[in-house]
Amino acid sequence: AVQHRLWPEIDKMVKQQVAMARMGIGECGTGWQLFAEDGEMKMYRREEEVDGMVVDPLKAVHVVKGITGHEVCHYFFSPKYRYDWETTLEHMTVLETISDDTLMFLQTHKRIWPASQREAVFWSHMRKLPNDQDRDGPDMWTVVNNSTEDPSHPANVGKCVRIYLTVCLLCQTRVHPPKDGTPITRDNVSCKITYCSVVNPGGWAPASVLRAVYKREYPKFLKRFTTYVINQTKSKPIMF
Ligand SMILES: O=S(=O)(CCO)c1ccc(-c2ccc(C3CCCC3)c([C@H]3C[C@H]3c3ccccn3)c2)cc1
Repeated sequence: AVQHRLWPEIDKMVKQQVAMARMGIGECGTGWQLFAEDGEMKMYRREEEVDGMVVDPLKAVHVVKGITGHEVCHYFFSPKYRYDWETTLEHMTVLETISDDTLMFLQTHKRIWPASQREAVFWSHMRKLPNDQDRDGPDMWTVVNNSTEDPSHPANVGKCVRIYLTVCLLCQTRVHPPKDGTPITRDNVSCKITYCSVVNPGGWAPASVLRAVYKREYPKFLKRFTTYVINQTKSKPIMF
């Protein structure tokens, strides 16, 4: 099949983001602060500014029982579920279906006073990754979202300020087979989730407001999303 113009960028970005997501917090350089903790979920951020704008990188690690990496990535990637779990979303459009595992989105997020409303244009790619560490271990799944230009949707022409984001959701399924050899149930699976994101707000917004928004919204977002996947999958066959 003919390669899509974005494919080389997507492939390079996915490999780069997954390599970074797999690194432990200690290896990710210094300056990470644990800013939220809820049971198994630990959320870190680093305070960074670009041209006076807050672009704090975020890294969250979480372990959730009863769901698999494929399921987590499936519900994160598919547009049809997004309004159910992404509470700050005002509008979402699929601008282009690049392939069955690669979409281009336009999203507007609810305005956060006093900042002006934001929008994002990004490609989103879902991929299963060979578990190169442990050959017979379960595979890993990832979704990478990365802002891109779209000639038919130039930045900052309307009322919305264009943000620039790079997001990586990396999921590693763990299976604990029952001792008595009975079939695997949801009690025997769990998923280690690593969520990394860097968001450039695109235009000036008060650092204190942005940091307060991230501190409030990111823990809420990950908790709500993982709870959503648990509820959507509990009565369905396991998707490995
Ligand atoms: O993981 S995703 O790809 C899932 C697809 O939706 C993702 C996550 C988060 C965002 C995002 C981008 C910018 C903002 C801010 C920046 C200045 C003003 C709006 C916020 C604010 C709304 C807050 C927020 C933070 C964390 C989670 C959700 N909501 C969120 C975009 C995409």
